[in-house]
Amino acid sequence: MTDIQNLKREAAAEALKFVEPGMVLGLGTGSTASAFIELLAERLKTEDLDLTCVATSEQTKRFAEERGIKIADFNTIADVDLTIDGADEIDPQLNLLKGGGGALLREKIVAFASDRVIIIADASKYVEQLGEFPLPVEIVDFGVAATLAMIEAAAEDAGCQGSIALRRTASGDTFRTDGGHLIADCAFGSIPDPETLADLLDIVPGVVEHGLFIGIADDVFLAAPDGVRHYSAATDDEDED
Ligand SMILES: O=C(CO)[C@H](O)[C@H](O)COP(=O)(O)O
Repeated sequence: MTDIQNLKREAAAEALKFVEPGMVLGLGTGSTASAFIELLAERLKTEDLDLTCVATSEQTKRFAEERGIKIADFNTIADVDLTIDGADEIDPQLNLLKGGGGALLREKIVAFASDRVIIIADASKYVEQLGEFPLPVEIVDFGVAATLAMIEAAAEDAGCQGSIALRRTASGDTFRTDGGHLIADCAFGSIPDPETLADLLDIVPGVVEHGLFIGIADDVFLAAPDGVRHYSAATDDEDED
């Protein structure tokens, strides 16, 4: 296992401590969320936790089911006790930039339905200002040129500039989310006011969802070579685990 994979696993192990019997548990998407799912699957071999698990993507559903974790139909579940997910960037206010894997819409629905959201990552994801990672914005096909122009205008109003490109797969095809939508990756370099940008993107008609998760994370576990740091939105404190 590489160093970075080890760090992801250490952050995931901290989050695993919060999983309690009988919970409805949201499973995030990405390599760090996958590290958590692997640890959860190991724990479930020796403990009957009677969990109801929901997945934030088809990829996560497959990954979990391959490891023996049953995934419930989220269309029949209104409340989630706890969701564990990764992030592409995390700022000091615990605002997140997510959607590198293209799962931002389902991730945000599950996160909003959750009583508690724990974000796990290696420490390289912690940034002073969001935006170096291109911001994913999920959009519909209809009027795509107009929607891209409106996103650009909204971004300018929020003090952001940069190139916006529709995401493609490695083989050059148009990338499609689980919901069948497109992703516009917005390479702004920096997002000086994430809240304002989020508010402006929320009202662009062709935008389904964007990857700014403002005020959603309750806890963040960041794994560094010298230990796992815990940030809590409740106390705004950092402690070393
Ligand atoms: O938002 C996400 C997927 O849409 C992921 O949480 C994010 O991309 C982080 O992934 P990784 O843990 O592989 O770095």
